[in-house]
Amino acid sequence: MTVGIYYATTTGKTEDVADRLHNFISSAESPKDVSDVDDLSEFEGLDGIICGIPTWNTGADEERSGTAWDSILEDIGELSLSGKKVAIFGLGDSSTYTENYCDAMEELHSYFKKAGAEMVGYVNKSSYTFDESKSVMGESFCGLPLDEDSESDLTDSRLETWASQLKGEIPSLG
Ligand SMILES: Cc1cc2nc3c(=O)[nH]c(=O)nc-3n(C[C@H](O)[C@H](O)[C@H](O)COP(=O)(O)O)c2cc1C
Repeated sequence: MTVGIYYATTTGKTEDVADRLHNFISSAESPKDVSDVDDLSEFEGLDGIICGIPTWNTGADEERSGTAWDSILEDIGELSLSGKKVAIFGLGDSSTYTENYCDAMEELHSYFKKAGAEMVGYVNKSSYTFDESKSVMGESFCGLPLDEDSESDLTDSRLETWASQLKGEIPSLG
């Protein structure tokens, strides 16, 4: 009954946030850089997967992250993840990149969904200030957006609230 936390990062913020999230859900495995995963079938051995992804390729339709996630998206889509719970958190900048806030979350979300995973960890968009995001579905983001550039004072409370939500949605975390 294991839940893994995986991240990719360019300047270290997503790694830092993954560690801080782990403090709130210590029953999950320690965060792992996804570029250190040799064989993606590792995901099939888990009950739940929590993924951290920043957005760098502003406005791109594909490979929005600009990190190691981009090169494994197609492979993730080929996995068999039915019965697995998957949650995504995204790092972005809602002020400077307000037209593309945390766009990369949605791309990762779509490939995990293609693999049959049950997507959890959605967050209502009403407490965020931004113009556009590909990661909005209806009234919610398809994961937890975080902004260490312009709203870092909100990150810890957002993480704590999300961790409680995930404990309800991913039974193996309880
Ligand atoms: C050149 C550049 C492009 C960026 N593009 C976006 C973007 O399109 N959307 C967004 O929300 N954030 C964007 N960001 C902000 C980063 O996603 C943010 O700084 C994030 O915390 C970086 O995470 P990392 O340190 O884990 O790589 C951009 C930052 C830079 C410097």
